[in-house]
Order: sequence, then structure tokens, then C-alpha cells
Amino acid sequence: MTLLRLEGVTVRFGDRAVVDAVDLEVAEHETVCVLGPSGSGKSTLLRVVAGLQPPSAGRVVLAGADQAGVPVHRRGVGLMFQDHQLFPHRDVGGNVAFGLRARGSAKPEYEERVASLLELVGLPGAQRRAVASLSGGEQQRVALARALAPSPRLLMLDEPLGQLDRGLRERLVVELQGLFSRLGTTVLAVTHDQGEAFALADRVVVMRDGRIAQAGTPLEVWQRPASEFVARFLGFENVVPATVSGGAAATPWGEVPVPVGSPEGEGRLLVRPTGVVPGAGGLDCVVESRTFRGRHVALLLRPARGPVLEAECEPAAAPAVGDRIAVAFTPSEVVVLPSA
Ligand SMILES: Nc1ncnc2c1ncn2[C@@H]1O[C@H](COP(=O)(O)OP(=O)(O)OP(=O)(O)O)[C@@H](O)[C@H]1O
Repeated sequence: MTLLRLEGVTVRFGDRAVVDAVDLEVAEHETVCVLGPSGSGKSTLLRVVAGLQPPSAGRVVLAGADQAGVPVHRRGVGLMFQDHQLFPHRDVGGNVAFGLRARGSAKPEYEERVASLLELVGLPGAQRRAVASLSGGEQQRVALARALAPSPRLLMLDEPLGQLDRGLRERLVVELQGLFSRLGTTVLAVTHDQGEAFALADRVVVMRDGRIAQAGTPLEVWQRPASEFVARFLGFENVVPATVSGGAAATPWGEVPVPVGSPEGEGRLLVRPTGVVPGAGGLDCVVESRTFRGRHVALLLRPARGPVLEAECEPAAAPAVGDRIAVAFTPSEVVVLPSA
């Protein structure tokens, strides 16, 4: 069942549409991550859903009810923002209990709930700890417990792990994912970190200039970026103009085989780094750099013609900087993108 539906939601500041006719549905128990570069309108979209920003046009429908005129505290949504905004003068328990007290829950009832929430987020018994004594990751967990406390029908996260270091972020993402699926929470999150979005989301929505550039499962978006913008945003650099005909594309790198059924004609071509394979024959290249990435080595190649190429290979088979190699292209790792 659809829990949240946005219909043509537009937010204008002056004559600029920062969110531009966005249609989006979030099903119950689904985690949707909105992803996009800085300024693409992600936070504004979240603020509209929360009721913090009135739309200039369009509707926000939550559990079948139009939210026009419904104030933030009546929407039944939980919010967790980047700078987690804990109350510094309250202890951990006081922070988590905040929304429950505001709702008028009795003390024994909310104390029990606070205890179980702290257990849930991995901080059992932390009720009396001062907020200032917590690490960044612990504060994030408290903010999450506070947002979950009133059992919101929709939990909204804005760059939830933004300020944490990478290792901690990666751990917390895995924990959050487990937590949300255990609780059956419906989540709408925004982030500019694609790794975070891909790890957390059932579905990702990529935004560009206030519009949805692509929506799909992480696998769909990763395997078939809908445009050069999405491909580059995902970190793919091997994108060139191409003319496709008869199972191959004419490109600045020469002829590149494309998957069966690719659209013919003028377009753009993406070759994933895993599809650039050092081998016996093909395009001559010089290895400009190699970076050890654990399971693989990332290579930057200067081809005899065309722009630099990113490639990936097994550490044991990686050529050295300055080596001359030839590469071939694997069609399954090639995507023909629309030229626009
Ligand atoms: N109250 C406002 N008045 C005028 N312009 C605004 C206002 N709020 C946001 N904007 C502008 O709208 C655009 C989108 O902002 P928004 O915060 O939604 O983007 P974002 O994708 O969340 O970016 P970031 O990842 O940097 O947070 C930005 O150019 C911003 O400057």
C-alpha cells in the first residue's frame, strides 16, 4: 500500500523552481533514498513532506489524506536531521522521551519505551548519560531513538550519517537497514552519498535541479543509469559520444561492442571500469596510475586515441605504472545512454 504520494510538488523561491513538479510514491515498509548533488532540492523536498515548507503547487498525500494545512506535529512523521539537534541540557533519556512527553504519555510508560529504544539503537542503559559525553556516532543513535520514539508512520532522515567518519557510517548503515526491516518502518531519506543510499534503500531516486533524473532499485540504477548525468553522479567517468549500429558503437576509443538490443543511432556510451579488460589485443594504452582498493586495483589508462579510461583488475594481475597494455571491452559492461 502507498503510504506517501507526492503529486506535482513544486517549490519556488522567487522565480526559480527548486523542486519542480515531482511525482513520487513511497510504499508502506519501504526505504526510499533521495540522492543528488548539493542544491538539487533534496532537503526542500523532505521539508515539504514534513510540513516545514509549503509547496507552491502540488499535493502531499499521507495515508490517503491531503496534508495541505496540516502542521508538522500532526503529520505523524519522525524527523532526523544532519546536525541531529539533541538538547544539550537534557540527558540521553530526556532527549529520547521528548516526543513521548509532548504527547502526554505517563512516566512509567515512556520510561519503558525509552529503555527499549536505547536497547534497539545499541545504547542500553544510557538514559542518565550527558549528551556532551557521547561520541558523534552515539549522538546519532540517540537522535534516531528520539525520532523513532513516537512510532512515526514515516521516518524522514536528512543526511543522517553526514558528519560521521566513513568506517562508522558504513557500520551504522548496516545497522539502520537491519533495524528498519525489523521494525517495518517506512523511511524517506536524503543523502548526497551514493554508497549510503545504495546500502540503505529499497529504491533510490536521483535528483537533478529539482527534478527526478531516475528512480529505481539500487541494482537497476547502478546497472542501467538513465543518463550521462546519473552515470557521472554514480562516479562513472568512462562516458563518450557514440554512434551505435549493428551491435557495435563507433567511439573515440574505436569500435566498442554493445549489448544486444541497445538503441541504435547517436548517443552516449558508458563503459564500466570492470568492462575494460587488459588482454592480448585491442586498444593500446599506457598505464598512468594504479590505486590499490583492496579487492581490486583501479587503473587510469591513457589510450592511443580517445579520453583517459578507468579500468579495474585483480591485484595479482595489475600492470605497473608506465606499462604498455592493450585493452578490450566487455559488452555486458557497456551501457548506451540517451544523448540528452
Ligand atoms: N528558503 C530558501 N530561500 C531561497 N532559496 C532556498 C531556500 N531554501 C533552499 N533554497 C535553495 O534551493 C536549492 C535547493 O536546496 P536544498 O537544500 O533543497 O538542496 P539539497 O539538494 O538538499 O542540497 P544539500 O545537499 O547541499 O543540502 C538551493 O539552491 C538553495 O540555495
